[in-house]
Amino acid sequence: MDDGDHGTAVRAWLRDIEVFAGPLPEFEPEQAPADPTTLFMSWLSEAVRDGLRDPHAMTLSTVDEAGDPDARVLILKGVDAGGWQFAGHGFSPKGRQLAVHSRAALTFYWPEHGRQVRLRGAVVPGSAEDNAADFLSRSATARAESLLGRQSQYLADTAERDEALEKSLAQVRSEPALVDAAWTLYTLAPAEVEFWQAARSRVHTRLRYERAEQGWERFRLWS
Ligand SMILES: Cc1cc2nc3c(=O)[nH]c(=O)nc-3n(C[C@H](O)[C@H](O)[C@H](O)COP(=O)(O)O)c2cc1C
Repeated sequence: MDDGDHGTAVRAWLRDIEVFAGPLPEFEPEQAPADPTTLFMSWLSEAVRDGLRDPHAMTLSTVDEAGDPDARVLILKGVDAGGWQFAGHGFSPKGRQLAVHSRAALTFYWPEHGRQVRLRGAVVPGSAEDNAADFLSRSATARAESLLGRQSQYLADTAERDEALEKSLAQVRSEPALVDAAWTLYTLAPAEVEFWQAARSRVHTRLRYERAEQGWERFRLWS
């Protein structure tokens, strides 16, 4: 098969994969609450209720110093009046990117419900106390790895990694209150939050909340 045939076959194969297989929930934007947090919590609760896998996983998108985009999946750590929370190492690529450019996007996708939520806004690091509390809530191995501070660096030798991890784990076990000062609980305070509901008809429903001087404005969007 030459490259052209292969490309054609791959396109046909991808086209035949079903998307939004349904059944899908209804979304009535007219009935949407005034605050996007309320709607987000109800969509997340429905994802949890229906047993969707990793319902609290989301994509964090950032930009690096050169303005190039980057993205990775993280776990949602909390939602409160301040915004949506996630945690990571301050010296990791995402941590360094956020230190330089403190704006980001979060994207949730719940395939079985055909639902996407997109948020954009400013990101602020947590207080030393909040960062420490989040760090100490993690497993001993996760804390040991974090203390090595080498996330996303080239791994040349797994034996060296295993030895370093073993030492770090021993330290975590002997000093259970030890905190990695670079571990950070970030909060993204959204300037906009968009809810997207797929429909089998392909006439999808979109509703965007934009932060106003007081509260939120709501806009329907073309799909
Ligand atoms: C489902 C899932 C959850 C994850 N949760 C986290 C998380 O909460 N914090 C984190 O730092 N990395 C998490 N990761 C790993 C990140 O995707 C990423 O590999 C890592 O943070 C390094 O990213 P960076 O090089 O952009 O800093 C998770 C990965 C997956 C697939």
